[in-house]
Order: sequence, then structure tokens, then C-alpha cells
Amino acid sequence: MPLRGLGALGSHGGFRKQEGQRQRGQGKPTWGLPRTKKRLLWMPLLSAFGCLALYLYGFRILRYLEGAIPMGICPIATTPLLTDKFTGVLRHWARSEVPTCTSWGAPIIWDSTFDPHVAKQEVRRRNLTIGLTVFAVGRYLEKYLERFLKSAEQHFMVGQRVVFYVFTDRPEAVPYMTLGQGRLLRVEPVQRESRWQDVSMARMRVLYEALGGKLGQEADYVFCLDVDQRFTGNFGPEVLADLVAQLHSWHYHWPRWLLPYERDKRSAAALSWGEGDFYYHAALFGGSVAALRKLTAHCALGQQLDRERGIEAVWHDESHLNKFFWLYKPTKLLSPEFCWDPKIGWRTDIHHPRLIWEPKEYALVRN
Ligand SMILES: CC(=O)N[C@H]1[C@@H](OP(=O)(O)OP(=O)(O)OC[C@H]2O[C@@H](n3ccc(=O)[nH]c3=O)[C@H](O)[C@@H]2O)O[C@H](CO)[C@H](O)[C@@H]1O
Ligand SMILES: [Mn+2]
Repeated sequence: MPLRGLGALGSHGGFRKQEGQRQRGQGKPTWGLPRTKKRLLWMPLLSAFGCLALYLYGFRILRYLEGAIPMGICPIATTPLLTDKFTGVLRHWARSEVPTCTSWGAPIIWDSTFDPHVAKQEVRRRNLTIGLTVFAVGRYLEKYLERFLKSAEQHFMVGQRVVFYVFTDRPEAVPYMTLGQGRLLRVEPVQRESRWQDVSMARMRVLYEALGGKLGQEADYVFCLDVDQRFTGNFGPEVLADLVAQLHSWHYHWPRWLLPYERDKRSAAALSWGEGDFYYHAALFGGSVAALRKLTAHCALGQQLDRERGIEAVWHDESHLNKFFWLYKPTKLLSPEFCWDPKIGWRTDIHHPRLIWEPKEYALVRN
């Protein structure tokens, strides 16, 4: 439709100009070509221009408009009751345009709603160690791991005791890193699955085992991340809680019925049409060791049951994670600023992205 509109506008404009010139030139057409030929020339030109504009900007405009879909806000009566174990009283008033709490009373952390120093002191006072797990299997290692780790060393839990766990099929290829005091990196070998979907899903079982072993003994809280991203800003203890879920940057404005949950009732990850709170991103989740043991056990079991039935959830581990968070509500949600895709473009509610997606080069890393 817009193309036809543009074409029509073009030919109309050309016609009007011709009329005007004919008057000034006493009836003689000043342009060399007859009117129909000119129209034939202009129409495809303008249509091609319209197509190009739509291709280049149409998608961005749609994304931009999507940002205007209201997300709802936290009821005033609830806000004073909400304090966070790590950051104390949350400044809900600082972000009155976005929801800062869930219906079950969990805070949603946005930029400016917390005082980072309070959480830092709390972690030191409790002498906590924070784990960060990442998988780099196959070509994901060369493509993403070094930048991920360097950015994590720069921005993740700065000044805290941190243990990085890299799970890989080629431990010898993990780049050497100089780490700050109280920070260490462990490399854990894993088997390489042949399908990328299986690599992604196998993380749940591997993490379950690791949390029951050394990782679970060394760390108090753990964050489990995709490797195809990098930290761009301070990612501190304000994100800590018993069970932490990440709002998916592509879906946080969408109405619930549009969210890409697994709908096939045969799958262990299935959610029916009335179910689901938010759509959570599997590229980042975290919590206490005990809570994550429960989460990873649930997802690994769901994936196993599906495999036995010969089915696979639409978004693999992410579908099972969304089912888990529907059944067991997260105690803290992170705004999309904590895992942002810059491809979406500018949004008024995204003030300070702290972790951003790397460009996806599936052809390079997955095949
Ligand atoms: C928005 C979106 O599309 N999200 C889903 C999509 O994420 P992604 O498209 O982000 O998946 P991905 O390719 O990043 O895979 C997930 C993670 O597994 C690791 N990895 C994966 C494959 C591999 O060969 N080697 C390796 O190391 C790596 O840490 C990677 O970051 O697909 C995943 C796998 O189904 C999950 O369902 C995600 O939730
Ligand atoms: Mn990813």
C-alpha cells in the first residue's frame, strides 16, 4: 500500500509541475518527453526509492513505535513496601514511566532505581563470592569468549570476590586472562554436542551438576550467561537475589498473548493462553546456589521428558526456563538494560545498557 501511495504522489507531483511550466512557456511543454513517458520514468524510480526507504527504516520505525505500547506501572500502594535485600529501599519514583515491581511483589530493577554502594557494602559485609558461568563450545570460543571475559573483568562485580567458570570442549584454547585480586577463572571441560540446540540445552544439566559440586561450594550467588554478549557498564551486586530473571529486550513491551512461549501441550515447557507473566531471556539468569539447583534440575528434566516424547520446545532451554519462572516466581527482575540488543535502536526507557548482545553470526558459529 505505501508503495502505491508514493507512486501516485510522484506522478501527481510531476503532472502539476508540467502544467505550471506550460502556462509560463505559452503552451509549449518545456520538458523534452511527453507526459505519459515521463510518468513511466518517475513511477518506477519513486517506487524503488520507497522500497529502499521501507527496507532501511521500516523495521526501525516499527520497533520505535513498539516502545510506545504501555507496560503498566507499579501501584503506588505497593511501592513503599518494596525493599530489596541487597539495595535497601528502591527509588521507584525515579522511573515512574516503567513497572518497577511485579504483581507478586518482586522488584524490577531499572537504571536509577537503586544505590549501587548499598549493595556493594552488603556483599562485602556478608563476605560473598559471586560465580559467573559461561559456555564456549565449538566456534563460539574464538568468536566471543575473549571479549566476553575482558568486559566481565572490567564491569562485572568490580571489587568483589568472583569466580568465572568457563565450560568448553577445548580447555587449552581458553585465552589467558589477568584478573584482579580475589577473582579467579576455572575452566571446566564439557562434551561437544553435534547440534547447537543441544549445546544450548545441555547447559542446564551441566550447570545442575556443577552447582552440586565445586562451583556450588565456592560461590554463594551465581549468574549464568550466554557468551555472545559483552558488558558495557557497571554490573554490580544490585542484581543479586535468590532467583533473578531477565526481561527479554525484544519482548518487554509485547502483550502477553503474543509472547513466544511453548504452546504445544505435549511439551513439559507448555504454557496455555492465560499463563505467563513476562517473557524472560535465557541469556542471563541467576540466584542463590540452592535456587539455581532447583531451576536447572527442572529445566533439564523438562528437556529430557520432551526428548523422550520426540519433541523439542520452540525456544529450547528458554521455553523451559519460562515455564519454571511461571511456576516459581523470580524474586528479582532485571530491566532490558541488563541485557540489551542494540539492533532494536533507541528507546526512551533504556537509559544505560550494561550488557549488550554481540551481532549474531550464526552462519559462522553454528554450521
Ligand atoms: C532470542 C533467542 O533467540 N533466544 C534463544 C536463542 O538464543 P541465541 O540465539 O542467543 O543462542 P546462542 O547461539 O547464543 O546459544 C546459546 C549459548 O550456548 C552456547 N553455545 C551454543 C551453541 C554452540 O555451538 N556453542 C556454544 O557455546 C553459547 O554460550 C551461546 O551463547 O537460542 C537459544 C538456544 O536455543 C535459546 O533458546 C535462547 O533463548
Ligand atoms: Mn545468545
